[in-house]
Amino acid sequence: MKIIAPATSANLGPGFDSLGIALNSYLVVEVLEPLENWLVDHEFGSNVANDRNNLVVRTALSINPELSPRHLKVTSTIPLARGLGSSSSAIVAGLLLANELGQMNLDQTMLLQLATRLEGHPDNVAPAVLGDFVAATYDEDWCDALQLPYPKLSFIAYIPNVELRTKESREALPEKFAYRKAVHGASVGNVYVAAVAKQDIDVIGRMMVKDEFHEGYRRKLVPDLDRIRTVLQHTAHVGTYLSGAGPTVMTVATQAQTAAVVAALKAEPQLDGEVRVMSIDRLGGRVIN
Ligand SMILES: Nc1ncnc2c1ncn2[C@@H]1O[C@H](COP(=O)(O)OP(=O)(O)O)[C@@H](O)[C@H]1O
Ligand SMILES: N[C@@H](CCOP(=O)(O)O)C(=O)O
Repeated sequence: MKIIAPATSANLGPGFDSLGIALNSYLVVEVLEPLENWLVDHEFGSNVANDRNNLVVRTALSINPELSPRHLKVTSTIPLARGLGSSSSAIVAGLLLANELGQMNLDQTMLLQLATRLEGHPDNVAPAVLGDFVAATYDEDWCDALQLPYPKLSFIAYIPNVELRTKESREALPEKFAYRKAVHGASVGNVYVAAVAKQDIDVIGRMMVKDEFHEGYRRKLVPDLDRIRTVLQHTAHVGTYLSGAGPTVMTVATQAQTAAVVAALKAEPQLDGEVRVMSIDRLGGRVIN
């Protein structure tokens, strides 16, 4: 049995802690033979546990402590702590693992509730469970999440060589926020979602760069956001935003615009990270028997 969970890009500009999309890099968990103790083969290095403390196993045991230990093989093309939802992919994979091994019959709604409670915000886990674009809200008790088909666009990730833990990036955010700014920020997010529903790429692009809630406060942690907006000033594209908590900077483009955006990013000497062209994963977390 294999469990697959996609990468996710959260916020999408103005949708802090609410909007996210599933993308085609994947965490794959292969479930192998029963063992005395949990063993997780992975290539993340010694900072990531390979026993019952591994996030995938810890998540599974948190909802089903009776699970019998297994040998797991984890492979992943989702870089850790880069703003592409690696922790959410591990949480969703762990829940699917417990659901399968423990025959728990949890449906997507329950998986979504459990995943959101564990991650603390729904914008990565919701698309990791459901696939595609998701608008979600969480009130510490229940998560409502609705999926919409996002227009078929490229997601061009600039992935820096450095990690930025989501926890650290959230510490840069303010405790309080001016009422008028909040009203404007919410209206931008509302129009963004309406533009997705209408498949209006022009409005999606204009709303994508009008975030009020987080990018301004994180600017000092992620100088590449402003740098890339400057680099792409004269290259046609839909919009650029900070992916999740960063440091990945995401540029959205039509298929026809993609090659020129990639070339412009690769030509900038200060951008020595990876440029990865990603597409939308429409399916979300899944199990292959
Ligand atoms: N597949 C995995 N297995 C175990 N731990 C993981 C896995 N993926 C992510 N993690 C844990 O989550 C941390 C990254 O989470 P976070 O800071 O939220 O960044 P991201 O934006 O990648 O989700 C990693 O440093 C690691 O501790
Ligand atoms: N809304 C969250 C999203 C974090 O996403 P991640 O991929 O960086 O974990 C935030 O912006 O803090």
